[in-house]
Amino acid sequence: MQQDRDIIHIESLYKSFGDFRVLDGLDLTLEKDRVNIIIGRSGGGKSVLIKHIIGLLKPDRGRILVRGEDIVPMDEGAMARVRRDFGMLFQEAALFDSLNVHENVAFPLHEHTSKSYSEIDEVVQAKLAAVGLQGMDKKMPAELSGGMRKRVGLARALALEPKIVLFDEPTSGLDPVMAAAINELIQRTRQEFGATCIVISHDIDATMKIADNIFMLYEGKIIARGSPEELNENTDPVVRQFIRGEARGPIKVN
Ligand SMILES: Nc1ncnc2c1ncn2[C@@H]1O[C@H](COP(=O)(O)OP(=O)(O)OP(=O)(O)O)[C@@H](O)[C@H]1O
Repeated sequence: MQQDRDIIHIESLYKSFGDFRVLDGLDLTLEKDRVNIIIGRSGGGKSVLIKHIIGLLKPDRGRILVRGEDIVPMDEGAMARVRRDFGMLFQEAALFDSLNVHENVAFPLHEHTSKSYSEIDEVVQAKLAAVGLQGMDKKMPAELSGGMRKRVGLARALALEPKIVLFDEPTSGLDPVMAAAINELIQRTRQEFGATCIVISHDIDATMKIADNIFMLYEGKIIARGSPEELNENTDPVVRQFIRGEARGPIKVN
């Protein structure tokens, strides 16, 4: 493993729920300072994979190295330390409904740092400005649109300046303009904050525009990886069908 370049390195990962095998000897290497996008069918195991990367699930077998350290044998205390490197934008943004925008973004700073209130305010203002939400401090989550909620979620995910930001279907349920704004923010997250981005996406067009590296998960394994150009030229019928969004082909609709 090239520790300087590879931020996540997964070897032979297996995970079953009962008799149902979701991950089937999956290998995956994610490079630092890149927008890495994982694509694959609904129910194919993308969220299960992400949960392994942040230690919310333990595999049946396999190794998961985060910045060179195997997290599989780690206990919760050690895992909490590793998780400090991660920011996470969940599908539904997962804001605290009883806290306003400022309080939501400030939350991890109160939890994990000894910064003063004024230092925290400075960080919150900077992150809200970065996601285009200046002056929205006092709004409650219920008053915000889906896209604004996602942006607050991203501001909160960036609050602790994580090295890795995970985005679980960041544009689902958004109109095309808002989706484009979020996609631009993902690219800026890498460029301006120097964070490695790991994105789960169903949006092939956007993936082709913003990814540095694309990984296709299918039947428990990564069956294709490469730049958007490389994926476009991939001749595997499964990959072609998925990328082109065709109903007919080896992938069966069930
Ligand atoms: N804790 C669990 N217990 C049992 N089965 C689970 C559990 N978590 C996930 N699964 C199953 O594992 C499979 C993969 O789920 P996962 O949520 O990772 O899919 P996904 O690729 O993220 O799908 P989507 O794109 O629709 O979000 C599904 O069949 C799901 O029902």
